[in-house]
Amino acid sequence: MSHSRIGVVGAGTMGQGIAQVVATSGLEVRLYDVADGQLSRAREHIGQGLDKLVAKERLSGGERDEALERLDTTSKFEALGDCDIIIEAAPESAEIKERLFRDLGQLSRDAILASNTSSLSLTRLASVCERPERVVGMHFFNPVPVLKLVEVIRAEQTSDETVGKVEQLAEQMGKTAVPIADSPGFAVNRLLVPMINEAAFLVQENAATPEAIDQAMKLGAAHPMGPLALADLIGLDVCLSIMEVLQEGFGDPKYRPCPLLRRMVAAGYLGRKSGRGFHVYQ
Ligand SMILES: NC(=O)c1ccc[n+]([C@@H]2O[C@H](COP(=O)([O-])OP(=O)(O)OC[C@H]3O[C@@H](n4cnc5c(N)ncnc54)[C@H](O)[C@@H]3O)[C@@H](O)[C@H]2O)c1
Repeated sequence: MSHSRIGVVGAGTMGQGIAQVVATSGLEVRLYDVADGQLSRAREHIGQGLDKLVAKERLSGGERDEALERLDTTSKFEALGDCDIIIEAAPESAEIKERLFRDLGQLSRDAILASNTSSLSLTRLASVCERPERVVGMHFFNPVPVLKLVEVIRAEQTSDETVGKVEQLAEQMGKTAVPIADSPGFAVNRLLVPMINEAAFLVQENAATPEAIDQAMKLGAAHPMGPLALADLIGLDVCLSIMEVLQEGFGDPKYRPCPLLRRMVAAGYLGRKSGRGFHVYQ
């Protein structure tokens, strides 16, 4: 089955990547944001992303132009009314997302409503929405055009039909869907971020330097990037908030955030985006 039009809510880092991949998959995409300036930036960034693919000969010039024609940007919420699947990539705030899901549920009776949330409960989001069986998680990874995984998260209320449709969409987008229950951190973050946290404990205990830890995991575990370089890329604030979600969600002390990680975030050492994290960036 093919979907005729996909809506994307939020034209930030993730929304741009999702919209780009939807457009290059041959589907119409409508990208909505509350901020007009963000929409023009998104169009520019998506154009640059497509140009890179043309330079790498992964896309022809004609295919780039066609993809851009399939991309519509809007700051009118009502314009999402004719979308078959709407993927929400607004900021990670329960208040913002719950309001959006309530409004989206009223705007369209039939659309599937997917959230790209990294940490919020899909079951809770579905509960504020009319016909909650059509609410599901589609957790993409950054950068969306590069990383192949989509965690498909099933809320308690999600129907089999909804899961089937988003799995088909993921496949059409060239992604691999991995099903997972609605549980804190889902699969990837629950495995990855405690490892990063443990690496921070190693630094705190002066057991090894960040350089040594990263080199050890690259050479000894065949990781393409060491855990602390990865933490710097993700953002130490994001890593800390995921540890807090795990600690709160499971109530298990094994998920306690490393005090050094907390101190670094408090100091504004957030990783690449602030120029300094476990490593220093020029
Ligand atoms: N950045 C990542 O690496 C990453 C990875 C996976 C999942 N996520 C999740 O994706 C979501 C988006 O993250 P991001 O990094 O793209 O955020 P971002 O801050 O880059 O973008 C959010 C966008 O949403 C817009 N927005 C704010 N309120 C809105 C509203 N009410 N309606 C529509 N748009 C609104 C903002 O103007 C902004 O353009 C979050 O839930 C985040 O947890 C992020």
